[in-house]
Amino acid sequence: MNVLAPVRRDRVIADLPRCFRKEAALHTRHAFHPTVVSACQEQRTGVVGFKISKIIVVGDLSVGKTCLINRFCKDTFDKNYKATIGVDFEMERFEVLGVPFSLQLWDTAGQERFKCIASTYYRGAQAIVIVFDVNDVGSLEHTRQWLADALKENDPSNVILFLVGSKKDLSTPAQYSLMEKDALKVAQEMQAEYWAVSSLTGESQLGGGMQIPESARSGDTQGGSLPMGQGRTCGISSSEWQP
Ligand SMILES: Nc1nc2c(ncn2[C@@H]2O[C@H](COP(=O)(O)OP(=O)(O)OP(=O)(O)O)[C@@H](O)[C@H]2O)c(=O)[nH]1
Repeated sequence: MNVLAPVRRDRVIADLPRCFRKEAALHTRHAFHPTVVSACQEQRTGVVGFKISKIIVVGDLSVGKTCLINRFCKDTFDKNYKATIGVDFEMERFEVLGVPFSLQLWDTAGQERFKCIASTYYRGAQAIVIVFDVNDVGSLEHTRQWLADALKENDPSNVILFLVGSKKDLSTPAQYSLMEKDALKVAQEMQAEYWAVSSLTGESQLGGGMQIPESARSGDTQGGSLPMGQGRTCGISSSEWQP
């Protein structure tokens, strides 16, 4: 007997969402790869390993990681800062081309004193979201170190990366476009997809398409599935699978 509630309407994915910037995108297609479509049609979930995906969200303290996840999962925003101690965890269910899967979102602490605890949860991620504040150049510079730390616990060839600029509502268009040049450069260097969002206003959708890493294709036990989703406000992406 199926005791799970139906998947929310905005978690039913039929197309790939558009990217934020073509210059730093994981893909620019709008349709799923035909192999994905036919695999899903045949409901070969066991073979392609559509089960669960782990996403870790890292970045400096107070850049807005928790708010980003709360906007995505609960469509809420809290203006009061409460530091994450260690890690927090959210789970979201999706349906992609008729195939169910779940997304585990790991919100990690940005504060130096909790970094040690948080980093023990980095392992086995299919996607890494590195967050910086678009109004704080220092936090953009630190994204390289956050990525390096996260990759120490993961296979770089098997994770997909997102560089996400937060708090876009606090910058003027002129300030933002000045900063964006540097952010795009960093994203290209990392081979990450770039997004700029505001968790306060809900502007932009986070994620513009993820490719399933090797572990997911083979049904690896470390999560092994399809990292995707499309939120009302800052959803974590849809997937393009290229076997
Ligand atoms: N204006 C504005 N404020 C934001 C936004 N996102 C987050 N904030 C504020 O920034 C502060 C920090 O947000 P958090 O989401 O707690 O930051 P964090 O990165 O999770 O912080 P740590 O848990 O310490 O790592 C809070 O006061 C939020 O209300 C945004 O998009 N716009």
